[in-house]
Amino acid sequence: MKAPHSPPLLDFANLTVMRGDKKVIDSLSLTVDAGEHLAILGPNGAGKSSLIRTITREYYPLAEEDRRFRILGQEVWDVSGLRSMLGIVSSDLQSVFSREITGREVVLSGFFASVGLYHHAVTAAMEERADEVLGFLEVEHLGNRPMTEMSTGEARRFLIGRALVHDPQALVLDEPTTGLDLHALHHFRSVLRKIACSGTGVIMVTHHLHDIIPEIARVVMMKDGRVYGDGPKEEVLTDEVIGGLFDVPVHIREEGGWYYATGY
Ligand SMILES: Nc1ncnc2c1ncn2[C@@H]1O[C@H](COP(=O)(O)OP(=O)(O)OP(=O)(O)O)[C@@H](O)[C@H]1O
Repeated sequence: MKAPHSPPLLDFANLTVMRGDKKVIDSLSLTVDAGEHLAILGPNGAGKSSLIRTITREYYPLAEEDRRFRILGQEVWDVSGLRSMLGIVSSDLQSVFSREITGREVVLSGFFASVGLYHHAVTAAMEERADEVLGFLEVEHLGNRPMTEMSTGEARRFLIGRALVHDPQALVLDEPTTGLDLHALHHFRSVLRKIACSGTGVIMVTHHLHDIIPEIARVVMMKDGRVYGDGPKEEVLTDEVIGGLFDVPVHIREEGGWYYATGY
């Protein structure tokens, strides 16, 4: 949980990121408190993945004078320092890990930011933490199975485990439900809710309203590299706002804390 007076987890102002001659992030300002859960919602090409890549230092924001790019109050984090603050499950991670590595090795590789284990010195404390994470995610029984022999949903749980080994302040998930069937989706949601309730912040990038677990109270909407809207989900998940975000007539329905879009 957030300590009193602790700096925001993310504190960005006037962030602009160029790819070629396109502004993939355009003067974006966003503040996220430690322990806060939010969804970043937007259509294809809105700049959501570019924002995640900026946070992970794959993309660099322009050094404009009025720019603020702080993580936990500090302007510059080296990538290894960043890893213990934010556990990132990017959308391309699953393909990177489609090889003969066991689930447990995937989780342990989180300590080294590697793809599998080679000559890495795994300590007893790391083994212990990996077992704790596997238990928390309820995947101990799959720990020795190679990733190539797992379903998409099973493999994704190990990638989440890899991101959790450092006990980060927040878990950042980019399109985490892509390719999951109803059963896997059900399991994924319950794991994510458990993570959110454990005090780890959940920041989820998605296209889908039904990915927004009840614990997520805030929705930041992105369109054309900018923040299109930001607020409590009850206020922003409306026919009008979501229709404008995706440029489509839509009807939003709430049921038991979950939101659904129909009629598009
Ligand atoms: N290297 C690049 N050069 C030019 N344009 C780029 C480059 N990389 C990304 N873009 C463009 O930047 C925009 C934002 O892309 P990004 O992948 O961040 O969007 P997104 O919201 O994650 O989309 P999706 O939901 O489809 O994953 C897109 O219009 C994309 O075509």
